[in-house]
Amino acid sequence: MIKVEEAKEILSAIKIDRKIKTVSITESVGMFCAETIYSPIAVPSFDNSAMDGYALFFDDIKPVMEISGVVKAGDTLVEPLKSETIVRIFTGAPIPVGADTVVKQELVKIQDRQITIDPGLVKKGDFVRKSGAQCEIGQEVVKIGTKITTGTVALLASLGIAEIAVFKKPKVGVVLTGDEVVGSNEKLLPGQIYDANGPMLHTALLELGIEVEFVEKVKDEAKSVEESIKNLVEKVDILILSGGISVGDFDFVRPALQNLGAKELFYRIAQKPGKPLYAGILGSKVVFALPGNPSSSLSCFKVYVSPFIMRFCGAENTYQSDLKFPLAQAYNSDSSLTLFLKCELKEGEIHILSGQESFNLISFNRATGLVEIPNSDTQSSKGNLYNYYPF
Ligand SMILES: Nc1nc2c(c(=O)[nH]1)N[C@H]1C(S)=C(S)[C@@H](COP(=O)(O)OP(=O)(O)OC[C@H]3O[C@@H](n4cnc5c(N)ncnc54)[C@H](O)[C@@H]3O)O[C@H]1N2
Ligand code: MOO
Repeated sequence: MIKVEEAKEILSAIKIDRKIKTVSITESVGMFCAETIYSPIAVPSFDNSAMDGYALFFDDIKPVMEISGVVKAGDTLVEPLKSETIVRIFTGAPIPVGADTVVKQELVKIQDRQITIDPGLVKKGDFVRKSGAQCEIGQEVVKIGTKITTGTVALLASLGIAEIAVFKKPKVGVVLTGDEVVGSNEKLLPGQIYDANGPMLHTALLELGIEVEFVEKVKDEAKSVEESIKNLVEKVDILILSGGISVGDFDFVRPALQNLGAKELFYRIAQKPGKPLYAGILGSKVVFALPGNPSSSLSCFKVYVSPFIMRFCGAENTYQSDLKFPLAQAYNSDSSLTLFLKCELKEGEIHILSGQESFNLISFNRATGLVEIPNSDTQSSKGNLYNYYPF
């Protein structure tokens, strides 16, 4: 049995051969940039007005000035400012050559073609957005490895960039074991249960922006499990199995992976829930076998699988959790294992929920995330800071 941190280190060390593709910026949100982007233009590319008002040459300012023209946003041919006059200007319009200051219209009075200003209220350079104030030509604007947000898309669009190179997301598929498990469209017979893990893992993957290749059910027979893994692993980069990974007579997943020649990275972690978690490499593909209990499965997914998928997508340091919050109440553990407890984060404090059994999904519904209590902390005081894994 290995420790939580060792398992994370092993998964962090797996070499990933990321592929790159070009996508339109509107399709790129949530992906990771596979190139460093330098601005092809200065933005703004011309000095322009930040307000609706009047443009003037500051040194010429007088209490009464004559309006000699109008410039609006979109005007491409703008006359230079005539000496000692003022020009009507609108937000986003180019500042005429010779002007250096904008007076917002709330500060002036207009009569015919003349305006009255209090020069004491105006400073040189007011409301002029200078060319290059956002970025200069050739300036680095997005680093390789950046997760693209709506804000990144806005920035790229402002530079006239329509397509970028991103890391391809992994193809992921899910295989469910458990002859007792039936779909919600079937009538529940005695001894059967509804499939929680299929929809749960499917949505957990969708939440990460992964299009799931398949969610397949396999019979609890050694040959069927082996055949399914052998065929389905070909279709994906990461294969996730649910159930059948413990030590029962019908737990065929680990022997099947051994028969297929998978390289086992680890099996069994000193944690609760999710002790019998398995990770291995089959050919060039990564295989996770999650314990069948739904909350063990989801806990393992959040702590180990999700960061691996994000690494595959191009994120860095995904196993370093920097989200820590204080416990709202003291907590005593009688376990020698690291605990991942369902909890609610309220007003910056972690409230550990009742109903921590690994089959209990009522507490999972209420939980906002998991809190990690290391095995060393048998008596945790109120206020102790612990890693928090949000849902
Ligand atoms: N003798 C031992 N028995 C068990 C140990 C052990 O160390 N020694 N470990 C226990 C722990 S901890 C866990 S967790 C489970 C993991 O077992 P498996 O991964 O083999 O999972 P199954 O036996 O197939 O299922 C466990 C449990 O979960 C239910 N299940 C399975 N699939 C689904 C699904 N898709 N939706 C909803 N529920 C599902 C299944 O009916 C079982 O109740 O092993 C313990 N045993
Ligand atoms: O450790 Mo298992 O994951 O609770 O039931």
